[in-house]
Amino acid sequence: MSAAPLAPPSGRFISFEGIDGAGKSSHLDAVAERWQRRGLEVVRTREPGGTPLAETLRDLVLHQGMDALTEALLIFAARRNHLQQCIAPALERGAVVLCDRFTDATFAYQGAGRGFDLAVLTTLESWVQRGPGGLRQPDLTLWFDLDPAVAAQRLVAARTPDRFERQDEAFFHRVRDGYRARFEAQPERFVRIDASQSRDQVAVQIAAMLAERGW
Ligand SMILES: Nc1ncnc2c1ncn2[C@@H]1O[C@H](COP(=O)(O)OP(=O)(O)O)[C@@H](O)[C@H]1O
Ligand SMILES: Cc1cn([C@H]2C[C@H](O)[C@@H](COP(=O)(O)OP(=O)(O)O)O2)c(=O)[nH]c1=O
Repeated sequence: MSAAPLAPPSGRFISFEGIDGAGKSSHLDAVAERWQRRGLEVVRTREPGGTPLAETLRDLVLHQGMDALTEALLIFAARRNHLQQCIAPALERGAVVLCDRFTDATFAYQGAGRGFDLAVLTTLESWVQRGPGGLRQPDLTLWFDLDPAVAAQRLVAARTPDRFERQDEAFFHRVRDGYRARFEAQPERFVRIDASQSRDQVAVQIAAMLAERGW
């Protein structure tokens, strides 16, 4: 007996996560359109980025050399502006926010990938995401889990690599482990998507998971 349909995801914050090439961007539009067809306002955004200031910081982070602390501080500075200027106002007016990456990526890339101090990242997370109702986190995170070797094959012809996409496969194995650690620490917030399947099969996984929530 399926559960009664839950309220639509109005005012919900949903993030897509996974290593480069896992297939996040390939499915974001379809999920946004699923809710727009039902008359919901959907704010589709990304990190680093989402506001003019945060997009400027994104360009620096993706293309300028810097040490791990500088990188983490710029990413969280972008996040603060993105939360205040874009995400929080959208959620307050009842829109669905669909974000391509959020803080899980920081723990995966800067924490696990670069070996940056997780305690410092946790402190920055608490400062930047503190809101009236406590820590502002996504209500649901779809983790597109994929073997880095498969992701690398997909990216070979896809696009000019940025600073992160130029990292070696061992880096992306650490990033994948970093995502798994966040998934295991917060199982109630995450859904793992098997991103190794075909594009259509991944779309079926996503639709089934959302239907189960009545979304
Ligand atoms: N399930 C899939 N199987 C094979 N190739 C895929 C699949 N999903 C996406 N791709 C391809 O892999 C590349 C990366 O996909 P993309 O959605 O940009 O990943 P991400 O946004 O996670 O970096 C693109 O060329 C895309 O066409
Ligand atoms: C949000 C975030 C992204 N990143 C990295 C992951 C990605 O390689 C890169 C963002 O690029 P990405 O999201 O893959 O966009 P595009 O599809 O245009 O390449 O930034 C971090 O290292 N830390 C973070 O906190």
